[in-house]
Amino acid sequence: MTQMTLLRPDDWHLHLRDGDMLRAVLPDTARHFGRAIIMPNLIPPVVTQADAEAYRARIMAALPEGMDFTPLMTLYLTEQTDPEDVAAAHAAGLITAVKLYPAGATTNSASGVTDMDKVLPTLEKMAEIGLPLCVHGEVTDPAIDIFDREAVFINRVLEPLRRKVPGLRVVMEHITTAEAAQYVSSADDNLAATITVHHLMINRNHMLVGGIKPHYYCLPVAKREIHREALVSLATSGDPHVFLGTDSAPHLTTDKESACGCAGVYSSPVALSCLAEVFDTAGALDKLEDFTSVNGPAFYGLPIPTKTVTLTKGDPIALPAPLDTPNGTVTPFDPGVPLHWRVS
Ligand SMILES: NC(=O)N[C@@H](CC(=O)O)C(=O)O
Ligand SMILES: [Zn+2]
Ligand SMILES: [Zn+2]
Repeated sequence: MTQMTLLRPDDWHLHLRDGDMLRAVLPDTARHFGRAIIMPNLIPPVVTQADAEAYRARIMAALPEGMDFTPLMTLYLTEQTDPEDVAAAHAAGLITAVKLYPAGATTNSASGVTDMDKVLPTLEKMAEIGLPLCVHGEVTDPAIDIFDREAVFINRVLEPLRRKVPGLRVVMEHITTAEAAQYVSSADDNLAATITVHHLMINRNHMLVGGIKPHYYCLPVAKREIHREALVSLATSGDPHVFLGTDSAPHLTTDKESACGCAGVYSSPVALSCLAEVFDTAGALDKLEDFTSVNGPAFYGLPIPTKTVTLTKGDPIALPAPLDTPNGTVTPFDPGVPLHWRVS
């Protein structure tokens, strides 16, 4: 196959940031994606209905004229979150999900949750109204090795939570392990998972062998090759509980290439070319559209896209140049292998 047309993809996990960065990165998403779940981990975070309304207006104001893109807003769950504010934001059609960050687990998660019991009233309300919870699934216990934090989270936090709040719909964001792949593929229809582009393409060797590659550093951190293989098997299986969330997370190049480098991979500009390469290599191009465009809206109860994008296979494409912002550049994801599919 040298050409394929897909229903226009959506991105079910995206960081757009704010201000100059928002204006710089938004076109890279809006060019290829119809909708995206917008992560609320700004400084300060998007906590209330009013915050989400204002943030959505800033995104729409930053969208270049003529581009067609719908941001799907989320609220950042804190121990002070008011269940009624969440319910009102949902009833108003403003939010599509609520995001759980264990406090300290990742970038801008300091206002997240330390004691799950404190957020139970909100979670119970969400179960009642059918509003999904998106989860950064890693424990923060310093005694747990960083490579084990996702697998431990499933047993210590996620499984007990799903037993305690049975109707709660949960999306395990950016899964990175065979354990998570196994957990989601054996669960009921209230559980789903997103997988990033970079976790389908790199393992921890790519990040650490032959010199440390800060642009491959993200959270959850890339794992062993056997885990990457489990993710590719799941993504290319057509399992309806699994869909694309790029977790494209721009940081300035200088903040990544640093003695204490930020976590996050900026993958939006190359996401579709990368995915086509992964699915092509796996002999599963026929499953790509389910992953990018069908399974996500089905889980969230949103309409399947009507527009399309066409990808064409040919000579390797040139990688995008670093993106300019008024404060410096952002370095796009380079998977380190030739990419043969271009979006036309
Ligand atoms: N994935 C990351 O490494 N970073 C994300 C936060 C997140 O999604 O955990 C960011 O906001 O930079
Ligand atoms: Zn995360
Ligand atoms: Zn993220």
